Amino acid sequence: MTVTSAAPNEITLLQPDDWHIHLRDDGALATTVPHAAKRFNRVICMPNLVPPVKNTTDARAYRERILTALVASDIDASRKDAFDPRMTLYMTNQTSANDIQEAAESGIVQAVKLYPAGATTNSADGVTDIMACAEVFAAMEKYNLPLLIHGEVTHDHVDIFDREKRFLDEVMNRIIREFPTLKVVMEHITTGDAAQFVEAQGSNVAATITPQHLMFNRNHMLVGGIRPHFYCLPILKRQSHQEALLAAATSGNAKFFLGTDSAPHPTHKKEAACGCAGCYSADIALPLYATAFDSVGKIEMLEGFASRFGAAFYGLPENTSTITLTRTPMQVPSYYPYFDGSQLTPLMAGETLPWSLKA
Ligand SMILES: NC(=O)N[C@@H](CC(=O)O)C(=O)O
Ligand SMILES: [Zn+2]
Ligand SMILES: [Zn+2]
Repeated sequence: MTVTSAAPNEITLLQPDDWHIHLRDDGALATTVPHAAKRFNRVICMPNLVPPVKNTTDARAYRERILTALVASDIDASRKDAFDPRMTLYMTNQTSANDIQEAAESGIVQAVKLYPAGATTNSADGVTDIMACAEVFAAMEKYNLPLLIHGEVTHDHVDIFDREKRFLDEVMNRIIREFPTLKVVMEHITTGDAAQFVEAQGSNVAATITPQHLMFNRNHMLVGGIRPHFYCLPILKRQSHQEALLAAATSGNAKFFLGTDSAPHPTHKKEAACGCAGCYSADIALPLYATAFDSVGKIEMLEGFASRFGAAFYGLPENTSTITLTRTPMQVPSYYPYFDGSQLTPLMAGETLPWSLKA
């Protein structure tokens, strides 16, 4: 006997949070803040501004700029009230144990971000010798401040497609061994190796996964023409890795949760001879994730991933309001107006998604 249960056409979830987003600064905030605030309650704001958010004073000032943009936006008052941007510090070679204590006691800094110098957009001020940061990691362990990692090695001789795997072997293993109770999030994982690595660790080690790494692989980016709007770091990998990430995200394992890595770059800087890395997805991320989960018949696993596991990892309460996604097609805008008269092209611009948010 075969039991067939039709996949649902509608799903209601607790309001999601985004545990990895780039809102940028100044003029960009008028676009990025309302997009994020319409969709998510808590968001963890990445600190890779120019110059970076290096200490609690910088974080407080950045948070104020975000809140000013929120107040000035025309989104519903209920969304303005619910939006809760949480800050991160950008770890440099100069970050001190004192900086960590101050951040932990501030109530507005949720985590510390580690960018190996040269690994990604605005990472030039990142850490050059990770193992020289022992004192800072020890302070984070002591004050229970999580470490968020862009996990790629940066040596010139390591192939771009191997940089995440090499980071697991060369760096992650040591950090976790030497700081066994440090809370660590491997951000935007892109390989089956990273998913397996995270699964094998204790509950203090987790990972975020982006919509693009669940929906696409490097063929989508490179076969039949080069598509710069799929270019982000860590770069899309082969299909078997995409499948492993989909399996991890939809498994119900609370170590894997939502982090869009929505990373705006103006269209003209992506469609260029040397295009910037980053996919912009904040506004459409939930229909994207729904499409990915539904593609493997696992739409019912979306709530844990999008709305519960991240809060549990950070020790925060669950949201109480809900959203509803329906199997009603939506067209992704071909662009959003961005600051200084530029445009912002979202992931899947102009395409139709099978899922949308119910108003
Ligand atoms: N993911 C990206 O490709 N880009 C991000 C930086 C990052 O998260 O690595 C950005 O800030 O543009
Ligand atoms: Zn990154
Ligand atoms: Zn990012």
